[in-house]
Amino acid sequence: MTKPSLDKDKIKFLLLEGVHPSAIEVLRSAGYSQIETVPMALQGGELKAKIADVHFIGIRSQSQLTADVLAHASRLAAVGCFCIGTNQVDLNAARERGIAVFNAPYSNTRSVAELVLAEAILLLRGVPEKSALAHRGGWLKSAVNSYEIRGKTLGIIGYGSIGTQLSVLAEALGMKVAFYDVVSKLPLGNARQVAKLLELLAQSDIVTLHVPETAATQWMIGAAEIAAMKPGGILINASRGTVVDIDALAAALNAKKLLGAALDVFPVEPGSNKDEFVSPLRGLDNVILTPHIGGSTMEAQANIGVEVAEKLVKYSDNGTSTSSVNFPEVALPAHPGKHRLLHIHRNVPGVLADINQVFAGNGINIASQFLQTNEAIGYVVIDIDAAHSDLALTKLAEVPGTIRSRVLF
Ligand SMILES: NC(=O)c1ccc[n+]([C@@H]2O[C@H](COP(=O)([O-])OP(=O)(O)OC[C@H]3O[C@@H](n4cnc5c(N)ncnc54)[C@H](O)[C@@H]3O)[C@@H](O)[C@H]2O)c1
Ligand SMILES: O=C(O)CC[C@@H](O)C(=O)O
Repeated sequence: MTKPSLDKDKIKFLLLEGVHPSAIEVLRSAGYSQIETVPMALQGGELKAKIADVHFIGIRSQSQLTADVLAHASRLAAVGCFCIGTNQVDLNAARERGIAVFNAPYSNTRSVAELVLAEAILLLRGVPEKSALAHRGGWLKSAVNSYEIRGKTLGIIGYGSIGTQLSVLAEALGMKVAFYDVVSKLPLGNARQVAKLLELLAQSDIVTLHVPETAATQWMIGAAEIAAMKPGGILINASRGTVVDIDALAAALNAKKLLGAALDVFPVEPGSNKDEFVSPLRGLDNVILTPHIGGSTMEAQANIGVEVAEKLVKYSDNGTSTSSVNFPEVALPAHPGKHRLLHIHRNVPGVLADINQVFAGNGINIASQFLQTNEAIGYVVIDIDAAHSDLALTKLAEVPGTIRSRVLF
């Protein structure tokens, strides 16, 4: 697919799921005016129709950009995930279509860590249950099953950006921290890494999950893992809904094996605030249920809006793909007076030679060039004299292995 350059006022952005207005401010001040916003996720035919017409799409966690949906995105240059998780996008399908995907890997980590810590404190005091009873006219003044958080062991599964932040905050409150991660990690403070998941579960008073959604984390907490937890333990999941077997958790809570739980994410989540939330955990007073709002604070959303919009602007303005989650990272400084061409191709031997032959064979001088590859694709940015860009673009499209090529400016 070969594309000539587009004026900024023709480049269309679609922002779904109530992306924060800070993103619109960034896009407008960069000169982009065609920005459509939708407060919720779109699905099926509606999503396919909308995505077919835009050059950039911004989503959060609810819009499913599957291979089927992306097959309709013939103009799409990039996806901005205005969140941390990117599991809702088929990253390989996007890459094979030459669509770069960006996210905000750090902007809401503090918000999640604060929520988890608050939930741990409330659950250890039985507050959700006592509060629910009070709302129904009950009065449960009792210290039974109420504990201080000080001295308790917090077991963190997934010691990444959120897990480490939580580790520091928990130690500041006097907790002991243990963690399990598939990668060897430098423990912060006095935290210690535990080699086996079942060992961590057996040692922890509170277990909290901070892993991404992958094949390995799918249903990683099921009946056997819950059975390995301490009697009276607490389970918190603010990672992804596919990580915990909810039926097994409901059974353990009903059997009083666990003291309580807090869930922010679910295997099936309503697509909008108007849809019904259905779960076997509904009605259990010792369970805190929140609608996937771990990262939903004004601070985090405003920061995410700026961070991801800036990445989209840089990619659109000069082809910079730094920190893309599925693309080779290229950042070529602007070269005044030159035209910039982008070429995305399958990563097979000989493509760069063929590309350079286009220029050598047509007497076109390359002012600067930068190539990066990953296991599937190569991405090269080339600056040349303006006079030759139409010819170069036509010839570049004929290079075997080409996925996309276009003139940026
Ligand atoms: N509830 C929310 O609103 C919310 C907000 C932000 C992030 N999240 C979710 O939290 C997840 C974690 O976020 P993060 O920023 O800390 O990610 P991160 O990538 O910084 O850390 C994830 C950690 O999990 C580890 N890990 C991966 N697979 C594992 C496995 N099978 N077993 C044990 N450890 C494993 C990784 O090595 C890494 O250390 C995100 O992927 C996202 O899905 C949810
Ligand atoms: O804002 C969202 O919809 C998702 C937030 C969170 O799950 C993330 O991955 O950052």
